[in-house]
Amino acid sequence: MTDSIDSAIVKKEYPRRIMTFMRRSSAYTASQQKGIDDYGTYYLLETEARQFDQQQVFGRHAPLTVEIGFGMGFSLVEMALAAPERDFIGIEIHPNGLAQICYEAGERQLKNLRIIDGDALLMLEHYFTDASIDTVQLYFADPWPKKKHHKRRFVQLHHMQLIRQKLKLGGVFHAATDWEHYALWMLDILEASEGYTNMMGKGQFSPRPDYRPLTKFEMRGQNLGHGVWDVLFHKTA
Ligand SMILES: C[S@@+](CC[C@H](N)C(=O)[O-])C[C@H]1O[C@@H](n2cnc3c(N)ncnc32)[C@H](O)[C@@H]1O
Repeated sequence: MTDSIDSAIVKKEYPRRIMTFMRRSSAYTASQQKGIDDYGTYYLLETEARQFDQQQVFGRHAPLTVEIGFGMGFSLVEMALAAPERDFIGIEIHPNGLAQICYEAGERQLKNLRIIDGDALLMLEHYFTDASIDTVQLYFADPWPKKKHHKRRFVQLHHMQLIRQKLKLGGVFHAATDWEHYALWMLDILEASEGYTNMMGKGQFSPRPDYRPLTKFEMRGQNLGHGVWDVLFHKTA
C-alpha cells in the first residue's frame, strides 16, 4: 500500500448504491438530436427484463469489450472502427454523451457497437451474464479528488470483484487516468484484489497500449506536462 493512500478507505467495503457519477445534462446539439432520432433505436440496448445475448444483438460471437463511462464516446467509436473483429458496448448515464455517440456511430454506420443508458454497476450486475466479457475498460473516470469523496471512485475492491465475475478467465481490466492519486489508488486496489494479476508485473503501470486512442484532452494534458497512467490487469482465477 502506498503511503499516499489511506488504507482504511481502500479496505472499507462501501455499500453498493453510492453513485460514482454526478447527473448532468444540457440541451441537445443538432447532431445529438439527430443521433437520438435517427440512430437511437439501433444503438441503444433494451436492458429491462432481459440479459445480454451477443448472438441476438450482434449476430455473432466475437471478443467483447465493455467501456464504462465513455463520455462523448469519440474514443470508443474510434476503437470500434479500428477493430471490426471485436464487439463493443459502452455504458454511460450522461444523456448528451449517449446522444453524441449515437450520432458518431450512426454517421459511420458502425455495426460492432451498442450502448447502454444506465449505471454501469447495475448493468454489470443484472444485464451481463457471468464470464461473458473479454475486456472491461475505464478511461479517465471521475477522480473524485477530495478525500471525503474517495468512496465514489469507480475502482473499489467490491466493484473489482463484480467485474471479475463478469470477465472471462484471461479477460482484461484496463483503466487510464491523468490523476496521480487515483492511479496509485487503482494500482493498490487491483494488486489487493483476488483473482487479478498485473500484466506488467507487480507494482507497474503500463505504457499506453496502441489500441487506446490518444484523446485531444490527453494530448493537451501531455503538452502541459501532465502525466497519464494506464493499468492493465487480467483475470487469472
Ligand atoms: C470524466 S468522464 C470521462 C469520459 C471519457 N471516458 C473520456 O475519457 O473522455 C467520466 C464519465 O463516466 C461516467 N460515469 C461515471 N460513473 C458511471 C457509472 N457508474 N455508470 C455509467 N457511467 C458512469 C460519467 O457520466 C462521465 O461521463
